[in-house]
Parts: sequence; C-alpha cells; structure tokens
Amino acid sequence: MSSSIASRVSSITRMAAPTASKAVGISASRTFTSSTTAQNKVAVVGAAGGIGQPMSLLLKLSGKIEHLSLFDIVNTPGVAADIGHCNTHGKVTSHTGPEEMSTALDGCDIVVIPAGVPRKPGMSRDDLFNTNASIVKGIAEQCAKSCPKACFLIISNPVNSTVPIFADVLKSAGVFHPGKLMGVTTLDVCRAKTFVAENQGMDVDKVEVDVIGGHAGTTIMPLLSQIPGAKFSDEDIKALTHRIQFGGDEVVKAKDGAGSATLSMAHAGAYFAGRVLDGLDGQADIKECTFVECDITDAPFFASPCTLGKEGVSEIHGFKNLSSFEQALVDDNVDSLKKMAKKGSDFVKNSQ
Ligand SMILES: NC(=O)C1=CN([C@@H]2O[C@H](COP(=O)(O)OP(=O)(O)OC[C@H]3O[C@@H](n4cnc5c(N)ncnc54)[C@H](O)[C@@H]3O)[C@@H](O)[C@H]2O)C=CC1
Ligand SMILES: O=C([O-])CC(=O)C(=O)O
Repeated sequence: MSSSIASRVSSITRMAAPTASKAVGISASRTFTSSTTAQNKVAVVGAAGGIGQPMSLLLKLSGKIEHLSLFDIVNTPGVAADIGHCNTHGKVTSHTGPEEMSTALDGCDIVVIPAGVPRKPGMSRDDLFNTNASIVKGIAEQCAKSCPKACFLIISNPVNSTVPIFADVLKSAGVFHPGKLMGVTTLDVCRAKTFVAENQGMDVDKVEVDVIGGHAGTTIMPLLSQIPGAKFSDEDIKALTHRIQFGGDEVVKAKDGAGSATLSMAHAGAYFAGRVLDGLDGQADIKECTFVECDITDAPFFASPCTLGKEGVSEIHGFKNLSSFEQALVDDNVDSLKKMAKKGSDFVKNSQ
C-alpha cells in the first residue's frame, strides 16, 4: 500500500529563510551564543526536562542548527546557558513561561515537543492522557499562532492521542499541513535495531528495521520478516516483537519511579529532527518511520516509512508483504489506534 500526500502538501510553500534572530536584545529572552544570519530555527518545547536537556545538547552538537530556541515553563535559562557554551555552530536562546512562548516559536522551521509528564511503574502511556492532553493542546494553540508553517515533532505521550490532538487544534485554526505533523516513533526503531543486531550478531549500524502502527504496547509493530539478511525462529520473532513493543516498560521498571526513557529518547529525537532538517534542506532519499495522518488503514493516524522532503513528509510508503504474524498484529491493533485517536479528537471537541 502506498499513499502520496505530495499533492495535498504541494500548495504549502515553505517559509522563506527566516530573518536574523530578534532574540538579541530582548530582555525577556536570553541569547547565549551570538551568530550572524539565521538560516533555520528549531525550538524544543519542554527543553528543561529529562528528554529536553540531553536532546537539546545533541541538537546543538549536530552543528546543523543556526538558532536553537529552548522553551520550558521552568529552568530554561540554566539549560540554555550551559548548552550555549558548547563550541559548535549555531546560537541558543532561552525562553521561559507562557509570555515568552511566542518569541520562542516565532519563525521556527521545526518544533520538537517533549513537554509533559512521564510514566511511573504500573502506569500505561494512556494514564498520562489527563495531564498531557491539555499541555499538548495549549502548545498546539500557540504553535498555530506563532509558527503555523513549522514541522511539529510530537514526543509527548500518549503519542497515539497527542498527535490527533495537535492535528485537530491546527485544523480548527485552519493551518494544518498533514506532511508537517509527525509523531516521533524513532525510539521504537532504535530499540528494534539494537535488539535485532544483538539477536542476529549483526552490525547495529547496518541493521534496517521498519516499525509501523503507533507508539504504545502492541500498537508498536516491528516488521522483522523484512530485514535483509536476518533469519529468526518463530520463538525469536515473538520474543523480539514483545521486547520492542514493551521496551519503554523495561526502562520505566529499571528507573523504578524516576521516570521513563530520556537518554535513548534524546538520541532518537535529535536524530529524527536532524533527518527532518535534512529533508527541508533538500537532501534526497531521506526515509524514516513516523506517525502521520494517512489512509493506509482505517486508523486516521498510522506510522510507516515516509520520505521526508522540503515540506516535511512528501510520501507515505505504508507497508506490504507482511508475514501472517505481522498481518495479525495489524488486524488486532487498528481498532485500538482508532480509539486512541478518537479520544484525542473528543478531548479537543469537548474543551472548545
Ligand atoms: N515518543 C516517545 O518515544 C517517548 C515519549 N516520552 C514522553 O515524553 C514526555 C516527556 O518526558 P520526560 O522528559 O521524561 O519528562 P520530564 O518531566 O522530565 O520533562 C518534561 C518537561 O516538560 C515541561 N513542561 C510541562 N508543561 C509544559 C508546557 N506547557 N510547556 C513547555 N514545557 C512544559 C516540564 O517543565 C519538564 O521540564 C512524557 O510524556 C513521556 O512519556 C518519553 C520517552 C519516549
Ligand atoms: O515508556 C514510556 O512511557 C516512554 C516511552 O514512550 C518509551 O520509552 O517508549
């Protein structure tokens, strides 16, 4: 199955190169490394958190970002001052609290969002809905005003519901671009590559695994049958699939009340943002799995390999040639994905 959304996004013109940052000299916001003209601007919303801090560091170290704009409701100045001392390309600005949010977001090409509470042992990602739904809705409302043409990369859980929330807020504001809203499922791919490489004795740098579906429990569906050069027993397929699906729980349990995955997520988020940036910059053949609005199943949002281009997602590749094990997973999980998306949409509807 394949679905091109190029036509749907073709009318969206990517913003002209943003102008030089206005943050210098603004007393409410602070700039920590001065630079010349900004060519791109990336914001991290939730920058002072467990994911936000190391992810912002990795983004700064990438050297790909001219203006890294760090926003949180608390503690942003310290994080930005600290990261801003790294001698890599690009400037870092700090923005704290609702009154500084529009400056943080203004003119962004990409907004990466790890804002919200993490799980504790015994909780599901859906148990975070009551707190994180309103956080994500508020952020989406501000993004719709300040940077409607940006790509939005949603990390906050439950992704299967927070992405639909974000979409509905952008739709209400008339600024939704389907190719520019992506749920970040990269950590599932990172885990799949790591566990498969261990199991098969392969070089982890060379393993490619597509993970489709969503980002919660059994909605995470790794396509192990399609890995070039890999051979698994039926038991291995079941055990590996389960470990990839519940990798988040493994970390939550090991952290024993101190939160969920932060460091591996920082790596996954910075990597994915870098790939989106490469696509925006016009590099060819950038393909990553991500959770987007699409019609490849009955669920309104579904993760699958996507080509990233100058307008965000330019092609959704979907899936084909599934093993019977994988097809059964898809058949069993589309309903849950529909329900979780509806829960997000209902939340937006009922809070208007
Ligand atoms: N998509 C994925 O694969 C993964 C998602 N997550 C999710 O990411 C989220 C963040 O996790 P952690 O960083 O560990 O949590 P954390 O509690 O350490 O950090 C969250 C940060 O968000 C900030 N925040 C809260 N409300 C905000 C708002 N309205 N605007 C801006 N910032 C706000 C907090 O001040 C805090 O600094 C959680 O929902 C977690 O479940 C975590 C791991 C993987
Ligand atoms: O498990 C969690 O709550 C955090 C998460 O999404 C992950 O690690 O995949």
